[in-house]
Amino acid sequence: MTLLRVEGLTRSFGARRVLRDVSFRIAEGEIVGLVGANGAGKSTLGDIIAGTTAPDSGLMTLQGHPYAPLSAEDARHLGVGVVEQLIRIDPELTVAQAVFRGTAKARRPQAELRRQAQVLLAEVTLHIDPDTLVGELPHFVYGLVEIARMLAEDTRLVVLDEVSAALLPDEVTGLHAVADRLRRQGRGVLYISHRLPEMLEVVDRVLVLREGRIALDAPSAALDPVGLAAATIEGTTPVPLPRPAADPEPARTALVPSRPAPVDGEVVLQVRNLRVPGHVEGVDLDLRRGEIIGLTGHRSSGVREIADALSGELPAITDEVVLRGEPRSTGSPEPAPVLRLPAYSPDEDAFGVDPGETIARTLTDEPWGALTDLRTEIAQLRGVIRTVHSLDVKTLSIRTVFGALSGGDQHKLALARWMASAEDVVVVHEPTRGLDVRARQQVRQLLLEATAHGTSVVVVSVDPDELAECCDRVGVVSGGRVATWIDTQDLTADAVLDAILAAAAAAAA
Ligand SMILES: Nc1ncnc2c1ncn2[C@@H]1O[C@H](COP(=O)(O)OP(=O)(O)OP(=O)(O)O)[C@@H](O)[C@H]1O
Repeated sequence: MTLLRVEGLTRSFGARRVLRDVSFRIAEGEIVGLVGANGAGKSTLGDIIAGTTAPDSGLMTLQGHPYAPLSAEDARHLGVGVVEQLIRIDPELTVAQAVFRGTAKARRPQAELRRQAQVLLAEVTLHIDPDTLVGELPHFVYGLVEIARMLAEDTRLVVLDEVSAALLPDEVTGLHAVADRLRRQGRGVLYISHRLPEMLEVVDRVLVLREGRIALDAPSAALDPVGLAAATIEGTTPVPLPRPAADPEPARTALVPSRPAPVDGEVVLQVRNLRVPGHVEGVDLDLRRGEIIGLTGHRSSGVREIADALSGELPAITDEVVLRGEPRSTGSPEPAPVLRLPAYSPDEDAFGVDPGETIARTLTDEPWGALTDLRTEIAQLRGVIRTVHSLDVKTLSIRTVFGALSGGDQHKLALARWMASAEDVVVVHEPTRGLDVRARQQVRQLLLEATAHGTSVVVVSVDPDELAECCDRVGVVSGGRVATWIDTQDLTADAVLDAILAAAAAAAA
């Protein structure tokens, strides 16, 4: 039976027509994937369904009744909830309070909330104490807490907007188990994602949003990641590609071809026996000029702490640190910041950029608009327009405020700005998180151009596809050490995935 019916939805922002004539259905007990290029309007569509944005025209029905929510609260009351990747929850709340906030049970005593929260948290595979303060949780967990709230509210339709983007492979498996449970309970799920290979593993049907319309509506069994990625890009014909019957579990096909040749430059960063008390037990790193190495591993593997030690956020002890041929403080005997490599992370609020500032101002360092040199100003603005064009940012003007861009477009521009002013040895977290297939190529191009000019990069990521696409070799961290290095010739998304899972299994044994 149809749960949600959407007919002829339109939505514009100023002169930009984002949704033109969107029609589709979601059945009870169905998980529907929604994919499309950055700026295609996926979040806008999700927001309309979840009541945070109103459509300009069009109709929706929920379980056969007219559905036109006036707010997110109204939508939740009617049985529709949205979970976003960068969701904010008051850090002062306990997890139990967070699970029941905004529900009829919110005012019940903490002991009662605690008991009931525990059951719901177990359902979303979150094994944490419900008395923990939200502020003490890593940010990636917020989405799962929010899904527990959906379960508490008996939500009929759950919109998952890029929730898997920041998750490790087995966490994605946990998320999929939750989605599957929702399906078996007869609820509906709209699953928005750019991580196509994983998404295809769980959804029943896929919608491709392109040029404001549903360009493809096909069962997932008829699609493969490469064909689906092509269907999201404007100008290509959406053709469902049959999956070979003889290969029920096809290998993860690279959506972006891997880097052509390994580099063989001088070592610009050498670290010996890096230790972060309680987290990192002795890591050696050799980073060559123009090289991109990847680091990955579980939340408790120590990978985050290695990255934080490299950027000076965590004190560390080493036997030796040599940067650009110069010995550095080893942090011995007392832990101390041993390096201060610049680090970029898409986790920062608004990507570390003022969301109220225009694109033009965001991408120029000089304060322009003052009485300065006109030629310089023109050159700067030309540079901004070139960047916006080359990164294919969906905007009608460089005077658009940064915060009005789609999440992917914000991330691309923020990273480009950061790379342009960064030093020659840097740490980059999740460079392609939330980006479509073309944008991933553009970011990879940014990295390649930087490395061609001698920049060396440490990429820290949870995404096997990203690591295989961007890096020359990848270290998989487990128990505070690099358990495996995967070299260029063996570097595939499958190899990274297998190594992460093997390291996690070994750590748990
Ligand atoms: N409040 C707003 N004001 C102006 N423009 C907006 C606003 N919200 C969204 N847009 C525009 O609508 C378009 C679609 O944005 P949306 O966030 O829905 O895309 P998306 O498909 O979710 O992209 P991504 O994959 O990058 O998250 C973008 O071009 C964006 O600039």
